[in-house]
Amino acid sequence: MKNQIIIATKNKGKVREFEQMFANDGYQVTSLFEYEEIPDIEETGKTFAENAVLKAETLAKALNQKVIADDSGLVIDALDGRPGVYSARYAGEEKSDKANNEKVLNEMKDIPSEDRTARFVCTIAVASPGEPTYVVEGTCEGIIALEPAGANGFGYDPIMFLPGFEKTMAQLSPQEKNQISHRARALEKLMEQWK
Ligand SMILES: O=c1[nH]c(=O)c2ncn([C@@H]3O[C@H](COP(=O)(O)OP(=O)(O)OP(=O)(O)O)[C@@H](O)[C@H]3O)c2[nH]1
Ligand SMILES: [Mg+2]
Repeated sequence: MKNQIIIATKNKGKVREFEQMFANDGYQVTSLFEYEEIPDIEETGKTFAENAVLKAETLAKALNQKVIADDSGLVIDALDGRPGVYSARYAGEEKSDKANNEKVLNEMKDIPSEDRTARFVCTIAVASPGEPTYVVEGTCEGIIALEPAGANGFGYDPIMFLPGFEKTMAQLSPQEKNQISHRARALEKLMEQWK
């Protein structure tokens, strides 16, 4: 039987990427979509780490099992770090990727290319009953594009331009994204500590 890994997320894009990345290590991914009875976990933290810990510890306690959680987002220098921890709900609680991207592009419309620097941050927390929770983090640097391009990935991927590839994150194949993304880098660190 494959090892199971439970992820405290309701984000289909994250689930897909974790499934692809964990498949290499022989893990089978389970998410909150398989635990409909668990109520939504409110993200009250001010940092990615606080929210990741909150999500991981809440689910670990509810299931009495080891779980991981991912809190992630886009940090834009010209916007003083916004959308940051509010990335999912930046344009409203309905969590629309399209509306979020439009809001960012609108706020950035007068910002010149050299000042459009940004990074994706992914913080993963691991919580197990009776053990200390730990946290790892990965980042991926880029530039906010002038308009969306590409159909892969999720979230802000269409407006995150990666100078090294001359493409947006949404123009990368899933395999390419999973080699260089903030989530891939966080997962690499996680695997070094995994027990
Ligand atoms: O273009 C992107 N490529 C990515 O790889 C990526 N990773 C995160 N994000 C954005 O940041 C929010 C996370 O917020 P978040 O960590 O609270 O997750 P979420 O609320 O969507 O699901 P959950 O895991 O909390 O259930 C997401 O919704 C996205 O808007 C990304 N955007
Ligand atoms: Mg969330």
